[in-house]
Amino acid sequence: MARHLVTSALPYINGIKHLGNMVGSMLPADVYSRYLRQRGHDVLYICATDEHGTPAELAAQEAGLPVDQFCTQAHDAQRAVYDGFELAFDYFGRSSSQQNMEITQHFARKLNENGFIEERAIRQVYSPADGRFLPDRYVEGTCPHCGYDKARGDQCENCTRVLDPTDLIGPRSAISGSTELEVRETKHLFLLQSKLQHEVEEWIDAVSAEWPQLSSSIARKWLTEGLHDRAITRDLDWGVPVPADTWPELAAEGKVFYVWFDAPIEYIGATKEWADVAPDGESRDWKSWWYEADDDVRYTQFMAKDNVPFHTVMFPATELGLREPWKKVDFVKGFNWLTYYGGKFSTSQKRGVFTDAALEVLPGDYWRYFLIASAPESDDSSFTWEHFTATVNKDLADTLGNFVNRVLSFSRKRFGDEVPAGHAAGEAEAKLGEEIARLLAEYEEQMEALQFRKAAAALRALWSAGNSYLEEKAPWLEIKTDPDAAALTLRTAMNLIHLYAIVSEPLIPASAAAMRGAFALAGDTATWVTSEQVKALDIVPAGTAFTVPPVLFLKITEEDLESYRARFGGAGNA
Ligand SMILES: Nc1ncnc2c1ncn2[C@@H]1O[C@H](COP(=O)(O)OP(=O)(O)OP(=O)(O)O)[C@@H](O)[C@H]1O
Ligand SMILES: [Zn+2]
Repeated sequence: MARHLVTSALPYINGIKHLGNMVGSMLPADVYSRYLRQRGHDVLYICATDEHGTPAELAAQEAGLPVDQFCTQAHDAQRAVYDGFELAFDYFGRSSSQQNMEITQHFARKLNENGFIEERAIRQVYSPADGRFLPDRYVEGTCPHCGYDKARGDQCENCTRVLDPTDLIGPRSAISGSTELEVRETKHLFLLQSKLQHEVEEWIDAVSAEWPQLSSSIARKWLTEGLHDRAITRDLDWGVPVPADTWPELAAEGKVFYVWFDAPIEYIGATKEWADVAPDGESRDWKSWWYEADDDVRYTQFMAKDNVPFHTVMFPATELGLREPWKKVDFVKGFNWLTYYGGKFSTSQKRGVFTDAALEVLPGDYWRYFLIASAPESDDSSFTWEHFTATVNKDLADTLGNFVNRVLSFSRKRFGDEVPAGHAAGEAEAKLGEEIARLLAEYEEQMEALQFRKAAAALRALWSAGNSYLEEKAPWLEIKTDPDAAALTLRTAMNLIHLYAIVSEPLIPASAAAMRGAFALAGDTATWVTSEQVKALDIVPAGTAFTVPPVLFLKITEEDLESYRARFGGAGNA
């Protein structure tokens, strides 16, 4: 048994997430955590909403709510959707928590003591009409390089050049449109990442050998471009305050830490939140997961490629600068993009399928399976309703669901409500056992390697093997000449259903519970199966009472498909 710490990139608070966010961070983390728990490991899966920053303030303004109230509501709304997706977080916290504030302030003080923070005066755009300093991306204007007239103050989307807001020609506020902008001098804290470049490089060399290429190549690219000192504070009302004991002047001016500084620290903050809400009698030692935990805890992070630099380079730089033994990541699982018909999912343009709407259409398991089976691992992958429909109908309805229903209904009709006995297992069952054991080993190997598409393919192959066995034995024919032969086939198939219930749980937990619940098996607490059990296929003995669960997966019809296309926009919308 090992201790596994798992985190997924924090979903930002400003709205309900889309399917891209789901498959690029939380869902694979949940699948992996469930798998590890089933294999008997001690797992802590932590996530939280990322609540600070200007977009949260603006979203609150739009909703007509104070920002803290807005965040509470938005957190609860996201949480409800994640419950619908059966994301089994050990804790789902909030980056605006007291715990995160304390740890963030502690980190800043330590970095300061160690000479990695410096106060610098910078010139920043202030908008009197908005009554605030404008973060770079909220200043718009014409790009001095290519003339694009909607360039943002941090970058020109058209020519991709990195910009400073003061580079823009004819700058205006992206919030109010006001062009009466002033440049004011204001003091901020800078994290001297340039001083940590060498240490980060050494750390990456030591740790990244087994990372997916996507993660390590992004990290290397950032290091090659060089780590720059970055401002880690902002003039905002909403954020972790700069501690007054260390920076009285900045604290008095109301400066807060910039969201990219406090967000990754919330992985630790949320772990403390988890410990602080321990029920009576349960002790939760948050620090043992994070402090002096290098030899004892394996830490895996999940995120899509835009978040990789923060997790592989910038947050490790922060941690290295602390000169305290905080746990650093061991494995960074990075994802490419899920696209919607080849185009971008967009929260701001409400383009694509959002997680709340997805659950209105079909239950979580349908989405979980589809998203994992087509996860954007080696490349971007495209969501289309046509692909989704084909996958659900073929794999879930025809291959798995139909098998379960057919076997249980037929057996009940012919042999009643208990698993029938029949002949002893013969050659076909021995061959099946070998095949299942081989496929299960493949599934385990892909899960351990965090190769989610391949793991889903191995699971699908396990389901298919059951169908092939059933077709070959054809109990509906056997019953006519040798009922004991049909009974053996059905008993073996029912053992497959029970095995599917166990091994499919990481991907489709609700359906797995329904399959397992079909059998009244005393003391059925097994979380995984040994290869001996697989080969014998006899965990469910003759005489076990069973019920036929409702149809596990409904097929998506042509009319359903039409209605989804009409509701969400299909190819024509791309
Ligand atoms: N299309 C996508 N495919 C895969 N992962 C994505 C996609 N879009 C965002 N992510 C990931 O989702 C996680 C949560 O992202 P976050 O809430 O910060 O939204 P975001 O990155 O601003 O995305 P968007 O603006 O599209 O909502 C991050 O790990 C991010 O990398
Ligand atoms: Zn440009």
